[in-house]
Amino acid sequence: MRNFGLSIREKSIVCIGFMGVGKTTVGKLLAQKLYRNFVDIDAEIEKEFSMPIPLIFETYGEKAFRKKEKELIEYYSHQPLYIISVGGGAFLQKEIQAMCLANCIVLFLDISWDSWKERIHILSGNRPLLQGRSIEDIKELFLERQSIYSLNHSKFQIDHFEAEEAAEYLSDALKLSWEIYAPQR
Ligand SMILES: Nc1ncnc2c1ncn2[C@@H]1O[C@H](COP(=O)(O)OP(=O)(O)O)[C@@H](O)[C@H]1O
Ligand SMILES: O=C(O)C1=C[C@@H](OP(=O)(O)O)[C@@H](O)[C@H](O)C1
Ligand SMILES: [Mg+2]
Repeated sequence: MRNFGLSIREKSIVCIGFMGVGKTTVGKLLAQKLYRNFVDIDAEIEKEFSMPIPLIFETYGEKAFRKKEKELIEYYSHQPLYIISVGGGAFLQKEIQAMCLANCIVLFLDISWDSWKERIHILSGNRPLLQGRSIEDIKELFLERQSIYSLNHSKFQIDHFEAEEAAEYLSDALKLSWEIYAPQR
């Protein structure tokens, strides 16, 4: 189903940002607050391949992972009223950037490098792109990736928030923008 004519209130919301900033966790909470459907693209990819992401990379390669990532985002970006959490590498593909920016509201969830490195111990296990890399290499990747995340409709700095607070912050900001741009009265 194409979403021609969707109003700003109906458009799906896409959460982008570097691995570990909280797209999956905060996205799910945001969906509850806004009474929307939630989809995590990585979880859908795992379902399609019936295996966890590190095994997909190992067995089929990153290219196959990216192909499935694009197919799924193409589908969900045309659905109304979703909160869509994508993987941190999704915006490497120009077609994905274009689809999301044209059809959805794209939110960049950001945290500083100093905050991010505090989280590394909980992240590296199931993120193949972090495995076997030095902290300096990861910092380089973190900085390099900022340019793709700069393609967004709104950026939220969520360093100092618990996940629940971050979701509240996003939800309040979205409701306010809907009131300004598409008041219901
Ligand atoms: N606001 C937050 N504060 C502290 N830890 C968080 C926060 N948001 C997420 N986390 C934790 O960081 C890890 C990565 O979160 P996740 O939602 O999977 O990030 P992403 O989807 O961006 O890779 C998880 O263990 C999660 O519990
Ligand atoms: O940044 C990336 O290239 C990736 C990020 C991961 O998602 P999260 O950003 O949710 O960790 C996952 O899609 C995969 O490991 C590749
Ligand atoms: Mg995630």
